Amino acid sequence: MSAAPLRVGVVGVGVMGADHAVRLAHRVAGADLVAVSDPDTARAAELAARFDGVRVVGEPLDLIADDGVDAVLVASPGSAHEEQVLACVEHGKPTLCEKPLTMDGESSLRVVEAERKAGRPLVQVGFMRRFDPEYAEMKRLIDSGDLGRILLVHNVHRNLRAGASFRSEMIVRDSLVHEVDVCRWLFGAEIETITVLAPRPTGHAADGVLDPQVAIFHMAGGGMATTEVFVNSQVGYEVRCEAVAERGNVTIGLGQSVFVRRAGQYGGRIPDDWRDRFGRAYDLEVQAWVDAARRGEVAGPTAWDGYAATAACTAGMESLATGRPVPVTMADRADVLGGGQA
Ligand SMILES: NC(=O)c1ccc[n+]([C@@H]2O[C@H](COP(=O)([O-])OP(=O)(O)OC[C@H]3O[C@@H](n4cnc5c(N)ncnc54)[C@H](O)[C@@H]3O)[C@@H](O)[C@H]2O)c1
Ligand SMILES: O[C@H]1[C@H](O)[C@@H](O)[C@H](O)[C@@H](O)[C@H]1O
Repeated sequence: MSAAPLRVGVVGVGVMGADHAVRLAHRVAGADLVAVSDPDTARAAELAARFDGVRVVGEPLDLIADDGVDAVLVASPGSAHEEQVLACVEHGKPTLCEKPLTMDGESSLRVVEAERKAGRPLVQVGFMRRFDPEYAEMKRLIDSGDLGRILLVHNVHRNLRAGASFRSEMIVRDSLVHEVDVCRWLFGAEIETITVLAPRPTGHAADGVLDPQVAIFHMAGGGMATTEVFVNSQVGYEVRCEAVAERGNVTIGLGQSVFVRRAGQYGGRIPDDWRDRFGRAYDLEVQAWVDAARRGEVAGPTAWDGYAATAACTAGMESLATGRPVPVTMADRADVLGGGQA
């Protein structure tokens, strides 16, 4: 591992970029936050002023090319990821790209191919749930084989509310993409067919938005998964997952850590958003990225995982439009990666 701290630049400093900047500056070992970039330069300047020695670089591509930046955390909107991650790969910079890797399967494949040409793994995708202690324990139990083969997974993914710009297809591409990754990871298999259905929409969604949605994944090898995504639930941030195996089942996300009785009522707290529920997962994710980058490696979800997830979501968006099951079309892994890389 390199003795010097990893000099990290953050591209896009909205909700997630600002949260990661604080994490890098105060909670992650072996990294120095050195630069931030956002087209909203006032927002970038305001964030930089909260730390010592953090520069504001006007253009995201200039930050990526900057010799004083060793590694880049991309937290811009998904539509900017392809260009920015390709630039990171071109400059040989380790990259942690927030999900989704890009907007569709084809563009994600271009990232996988660019990384392959660069000759070494550089891209980690921000599927933080793999680092969440509860999900990690579920995965360990499933992989131990003690419960027999995993057969089914049931997911619930609810947000308090979504902005008016959050359209029906974004529920697939930006929200369901987490369950796509979780299910590929838990089953150790690709999704062969995806179906996305919508019951009557809630009156709390913007006009024309199909919310909630129900997705069904048919996994290679015969496993199956169901997911409810409801981004205007009006309740809070709820993420639950139940994995059903031959001799038992595992449930996470019951939120039973603190249970209070008062004023004739009992119960716990439901967080407002992901930063609270997955705070520990993001810390572990970014620490794993920094540690791996200093060793010249990539930890956790790879560019291929990002590609597989966007390919499944591309098929999911088609299914949402037609109501029919859609096969997930992917390039052959051995052809693209040459059989070596994970
Ligand atoms: N892992 C998670 O749980 C999680 C949670 C929320 C968001 N995300 C992802 O993080 C990313 C950012 O989401 P957010 O909620 O922080 O969004 P946001 O809208 O709060 O912030 C986006 C920021 O990017 C800036 N921006 C716009 N175009 C840009 C460009 N071309 N280059 C650089 N910056 C640009 C905007 O000015 C804004 O400051 C998205 O990919 C989103 O899907 C992940
Ligand atoms: O971008 C966010 C983020 O990925 C959250 O983890 C998810 O719960 C939301 O649905 C999505 O909009």
